[in-house]
Amino acid sequence: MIADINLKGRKVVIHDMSLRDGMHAKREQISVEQMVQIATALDAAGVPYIQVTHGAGLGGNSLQHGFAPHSNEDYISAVAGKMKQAKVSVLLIPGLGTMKELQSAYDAGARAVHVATHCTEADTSPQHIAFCRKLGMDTNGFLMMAHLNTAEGLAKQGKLMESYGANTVYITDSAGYMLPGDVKDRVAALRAVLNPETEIGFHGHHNMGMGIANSIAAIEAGATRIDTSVAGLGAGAGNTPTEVFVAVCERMGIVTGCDLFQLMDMAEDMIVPMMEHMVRVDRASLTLGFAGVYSTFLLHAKRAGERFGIPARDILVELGRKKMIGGQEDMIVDTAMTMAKERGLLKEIAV
Ligand SMILES: C[C@H](O)CC(=O)C(=O)O
Ligand SMILES: [Mn+2]
Repeated sequence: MIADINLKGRKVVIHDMSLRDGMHAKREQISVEQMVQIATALDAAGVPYIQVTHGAGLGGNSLQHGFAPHSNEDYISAVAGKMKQAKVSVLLIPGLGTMKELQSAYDAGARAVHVATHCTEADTSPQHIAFCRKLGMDTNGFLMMAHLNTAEGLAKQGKLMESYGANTVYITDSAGYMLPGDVKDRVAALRAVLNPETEIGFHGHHNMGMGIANSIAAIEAGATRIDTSVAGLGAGAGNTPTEVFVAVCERMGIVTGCDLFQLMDMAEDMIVPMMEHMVRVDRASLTLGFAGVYSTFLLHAKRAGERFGIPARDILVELGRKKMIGGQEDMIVDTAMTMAKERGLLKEIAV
């Protein structure tokens, strides 16, 4: 039982995702003014790291991933210029974003980075991780869709990222599939092999309602960094909600350094009013968690479902069965089209 675990006095670093993972939930449509307003409030509430990028990170602006109204550099420089204590961070998926984009994000004011790879592909990240470390950035290796690798497999991948220069390695539950035991096993396996000074992070999605419980399980197994979003603004049913996480930490005596009431007010007065749909556990986002599907696929599957007359849930179950991963967004349309054909619906639809 979580309430019995004694984590009193443990220090945890919160890395807020509202302005990066939250971009997915907003179809990449957050203005520079909104970013500055939200980041300023997070900074005032004591949140130490604020991620500010297109949902798919540096290089994310594309037909596949959608176009934001501003460049990543515009967002980063506008926000970084206003921060009193928080560091601005970015996400980079090697190949989607390049070294050139890392340099320009750094020049615009980014001082921390999640270098993200699929959970079996850490070896696509050495030059990016090494470059970020050379720039002096807080460099986090970010192993996505971590439920698709074993604890031992993730330990090997994490060790690779550490050897490239990552100062933190993340277990990333991109599908919101994991249960607390899954998280504990994976974090513990990493803790057993990484150097003592290398930190471990956990990035959760709330699709099975497990965002808080999984984050606490991660801390119990040795994680010191937790990704969260205010009011959960993020892909799928959202990320671990920052204000709820901070409230639970306060009750457990875990030290975050963040102001709970300011975060609660932000959630209620700033973030919920800007949601285009309620970011919550509903039948489609729950299916993401249940079937182990990348949370970012949610809105793509809904759109493909409307286009081909197939319930989004059916498409998501099929994507889970096929073990589709980030970067395979085009397969969502392909899958929906195939299902429509199999169901005799395609001839009635203009493709
Ligand atoms: C690019 C993805 O949205 C990264 C992420 O937040 C995840 O895998 O979860
Ligand atoms: Mn995420």
